[in-house]
Formats: sequence, structure tokens, C-alpha cells
Amino acid sequence: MAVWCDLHIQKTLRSAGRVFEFDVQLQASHPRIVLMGPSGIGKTMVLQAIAGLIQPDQGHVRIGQTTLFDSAQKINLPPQQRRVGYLFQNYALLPHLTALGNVGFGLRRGAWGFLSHAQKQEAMQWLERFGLGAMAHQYPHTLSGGQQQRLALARLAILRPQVLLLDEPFSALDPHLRQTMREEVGQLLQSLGIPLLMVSHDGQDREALNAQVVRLGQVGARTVRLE
Ligand SMILES: Nc1ncnc2c1ncn2[C@@H]1O[C@H](COP(=O)(O)OP(=O)(O)OP(=O)(O)O)[C@@H](O)[C@H]1O
Repeated sequence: MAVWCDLHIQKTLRSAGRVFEFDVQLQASHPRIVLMGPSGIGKTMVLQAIAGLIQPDQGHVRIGQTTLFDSAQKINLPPQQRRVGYLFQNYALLPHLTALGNVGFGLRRGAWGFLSHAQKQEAMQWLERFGLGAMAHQYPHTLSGGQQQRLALARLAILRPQVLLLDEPFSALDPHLRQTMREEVGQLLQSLGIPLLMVSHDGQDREALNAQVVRLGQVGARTVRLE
């Protein structure tokens, strides 16, 4: 696979006399990257910079053929134009919509748009692909933790993002479900062909996803890529 992610993120944060310096470069061609490193090193910051939720002081972020951010060229696409699927830890499902409504939500036109017949069919296909076809008319709170996670992923995948960003997606699940979800999500994501960048503390996530590890660490007072 060609390089699908090319980034250089430089950022300095200061508060209460503490300075946090971040200078990380990454060129990824492996389709599944797991970002590891000690707590507070800035792993989540990498995902946020790709999603456009924080702005680097300097550097660039390119995903596929698209430049999302480039300080020299003064490019900074707003989050909604980045075609990036960010799975939040609480899944951010819409409680008043059914599973079908949640998956179809991003296909609607305008805030109050209804789903067309074709859009409903498309949403249904994605639910089935994620093993949730029988639960199309259930609300999120009636789904198990693993089902909610699959629903959240289906909701991102239907929009065909250029990359999926997952922040410790399995850490909130109980140990048994964690292993099942690792395997299920790993197979699903491989079959989708969407590149993946995931933050994890757990070597078993890397194994289940057959991913490449990128480690962040500190050199002096600065966070950098170690390998
Ligand atoms: N305004 C700020 N001033 C100084 N440092 C900050 C500021 N905001 C965030 N930081 C620091 O930025 C760092 C990056 O945090 P981030 O959540 O990305 O780390 P992480 O590697 O994902 O951690 P964890 O594994 O614990 O989730 C943290 O050390 C945090 O203390």
C-alpha cells in the first residue's frame, strides 16, 4: 500500500508553568497502525490533529491524496470536510434514533432531512454487514456494549471515511467481550479496506488487528516518535 498518512505535528502547550512540547512525524503505508506510548505522551493529540479538533502550531497532515492541514500553505480544513471517522470513547450514538436511524443519520440532507428509501436500504446493508440487521429498530440503550460499538463503527463506515481513528476502543469493555470485539472488529475493518489509526495500551490489540506499532516517547522534554 502506498503512503496513506503523512504527518508532521509540532505543538507547544503551556499552562501553570508546565510546558508540553510535541514534535511527531509519521509516514504510514501499513493499513493498520497502533499508536502506543506512556500516558500523557500525546497519543490522543495525534488523532485530534488529524480530525481537526486541535490545530498544530506548525507542520502538515495529509491523508490519502488530501492535505487536511499545512501551516506553510495555510490550509486547515474544518473537521466536517475532512472525511475522517473518529470513534469517540462513549460512541456518541443518538439516543432518540433507532439503530437504522443512527447509521443513516450522516446520509440525510439538512438537519431535518428524512431518509429516502434508497438511503434506508443502504443503512440496512451496513447494519447487516456489522451483524446488526435484526436490531435495526432497537434504540441504542437496548443494545449491548459490543453491539453499540459495532453500531458506532457502522455509522462511521457508511460515510466512507479516508481513515478510521479509534482511541482505545476496547478498554471500556469487560475482558471477555474485549477479546471478541478485537477479533470481530479486526476482521470487519480488514474487509472494509479503510486505513486505521488506533491508540492502544494493549499489545493484544496490535496482535488481533495484525497492525504495525508506532511508539511515542520523550526525548529530553519533547514528545517524538521512537520507532
Ligand atoms: N493546555 C495545556 N498545557 C500544557 N499541557 C497540556 C495542555 N493540554 C494538554 N496538555 C498535555 O498534553 C499531553 C497530551 O495528552 P493526550 O491526552 O494526547 O495523551 P495520551 O498519550 O493520549 O494519554 P492517555 O494515554 O493517558 O490517554 C498531556 O500530557 C497533557 O497534560
